[in-house]
Amino acid sequence: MIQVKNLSKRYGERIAVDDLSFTVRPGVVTGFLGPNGAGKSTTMRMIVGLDAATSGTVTVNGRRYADHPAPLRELGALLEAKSVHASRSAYNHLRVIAATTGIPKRRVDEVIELVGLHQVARKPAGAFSLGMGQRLGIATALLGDPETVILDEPVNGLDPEGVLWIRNLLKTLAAEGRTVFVSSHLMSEMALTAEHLVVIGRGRLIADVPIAEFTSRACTSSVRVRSPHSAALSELLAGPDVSITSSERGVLHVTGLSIEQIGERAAQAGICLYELSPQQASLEEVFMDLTRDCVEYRAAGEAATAGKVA
Ligand SMILES: Nc1ncnc2c1ncn2[C@@H]1O[C@H](COP(=O)(O)OP(=O)(O)OP(=O)(O)O)[C@@H](O)[C@H]1O
Repeated sequence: MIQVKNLSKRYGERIAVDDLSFTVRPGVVTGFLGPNGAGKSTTMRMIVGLDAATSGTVTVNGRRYADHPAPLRELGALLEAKSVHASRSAYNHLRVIAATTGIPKRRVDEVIELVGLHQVARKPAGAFSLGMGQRLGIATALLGDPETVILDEPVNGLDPEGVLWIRNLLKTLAAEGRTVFVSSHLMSEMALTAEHLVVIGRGRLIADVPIAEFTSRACTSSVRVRSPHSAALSELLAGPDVSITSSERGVLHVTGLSIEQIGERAAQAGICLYELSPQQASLEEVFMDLTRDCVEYRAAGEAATAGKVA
């Protein structure tokens, strides 16, 4: 379990993380989502003590990470900064870490097998592809058989097979009862992997919700109605729980009434309809709506697609 309480990080004038509080629980994959520059990596570095918090606290399984007698058994991390000797083999890289942290040699073989690097484990890690490097990073994170795992953008730059592999691995680790915390700037990726979401923007908490809640927000659908008598139709459909907007001539977007209700009322009033179609927001659109004001880097004229920062 990871508990973040009123955590803040300031770099000079810039506030990277701003009074953030949330808890990451065991047994489910928790996605840590936010646009580029939202403060995800900074938060993750503070979890493992690589960055000192300006204020607030963060504990891993009840204690500060550095205060655990065997930290690698508590938490394994894949962070963005790579620290593998280019000339050292994957096997030797893992052996050195295991030897200096009291982890048995057989665990090195186990994690190499687990991440599928057995065929290249004796080759220099400097020649590894991005995907192989990510697998080695994950092997390193899992070396201590930790209760808690954090991974910063693990699918970045991976091919579809690698992405699928990581998704399944994370779900398996969570099903084993571990705490799994994984960052991404892609809602679509998190929708396929996580059961719970912590969303931040400009260092602040925006949402801490089960993924199902996001999905239900996406399901709040509207109905697009096209009619040559849209003004009369709008008057006819108006009501206390009905919202009607119009973005183009002759087209209404109606929420609060079903397709059937709109069709029947129009028919009773003799109003001709050219189109009556359900509209559903995608998860990506819900995420973009939530983070619209928090996107740090945006090209001129890109306001309409703010949040789409992949
Ligand atoms: N060492 C540093 N010195 C100064 N500013 C920093 C430093 N590290 C991060 N920042 C700033 O803090 C903010 C948060 O950065 P961070 O890397 O944590 O965001 P992120 O959500 O992980 O984004 P990304 O997905 O782009 O990595 C950004 O504005 C970044 O420029």
